[in-house]
Amino acid sequence: MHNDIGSIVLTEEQIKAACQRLGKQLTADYQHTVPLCVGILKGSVLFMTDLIKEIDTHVEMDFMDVSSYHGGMESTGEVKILKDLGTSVEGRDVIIIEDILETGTTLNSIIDLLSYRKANSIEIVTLLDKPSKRKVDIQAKYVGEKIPDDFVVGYGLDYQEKYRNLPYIGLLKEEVYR
Ligand SMILES: O=P(O)(O)OC[C@H]1O[C@H](OP(=O)(O)OP(=O)(O)O)[C@H](O)[C@@H]1O
Ligand code: HPA
Repeated sequence: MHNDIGSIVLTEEQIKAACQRLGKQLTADYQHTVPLCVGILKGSVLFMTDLIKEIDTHVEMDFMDVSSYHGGMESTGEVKILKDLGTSVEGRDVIIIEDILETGTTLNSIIDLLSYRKANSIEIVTLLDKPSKRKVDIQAKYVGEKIPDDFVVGYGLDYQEKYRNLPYIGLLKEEVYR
């Protein structure tokens, strides 16, 4: 598996430092409320478990699974809910946790839905942000790292469902795509 990686984009140490920094910010910003952390499956699972351990105040957690990509590496712009929340968001302060923000299509649809369900506030935490790919005007308040427009894998992010269990984030060698 590691042999398929051509270069590393974020090391384990850099990911840990990003989780600590974001955890501190969230701890300070959510002192007076118990936010509902919503992890977007499946990519955010590794980031969410590390991030919430760095938040030093009460939080609750739930998950949603939506699909925006159908095969390949490009977004089709369609979003389908595969698994919904088990918790009501009405009146709640929601923190959406994502592994990567690209076109913004996925988060835009989720935010629309949670707003319709009367969440009190909705903020986004994303480990990675690819601003150059944005199609929808959406910004994350909490960003781990801005990266260029390259397809990355690892630490939750997959290529054809593989590489999610890499402890770091990297670029695949060209030959892996062939
Ligand atoms: O900003 P966007 O262009 O919408 O792209 C970002 C979304 O794409 C990926 O999810 P994916 O649908 O690949 O599911 P996965 O997390 O299960 O791999 C990623 O985890 C984000 O949810
Ligand atoms: O760069 C990426 N890698 C893996 N999955 C993704 N989903 C959106 N962008 C990416």
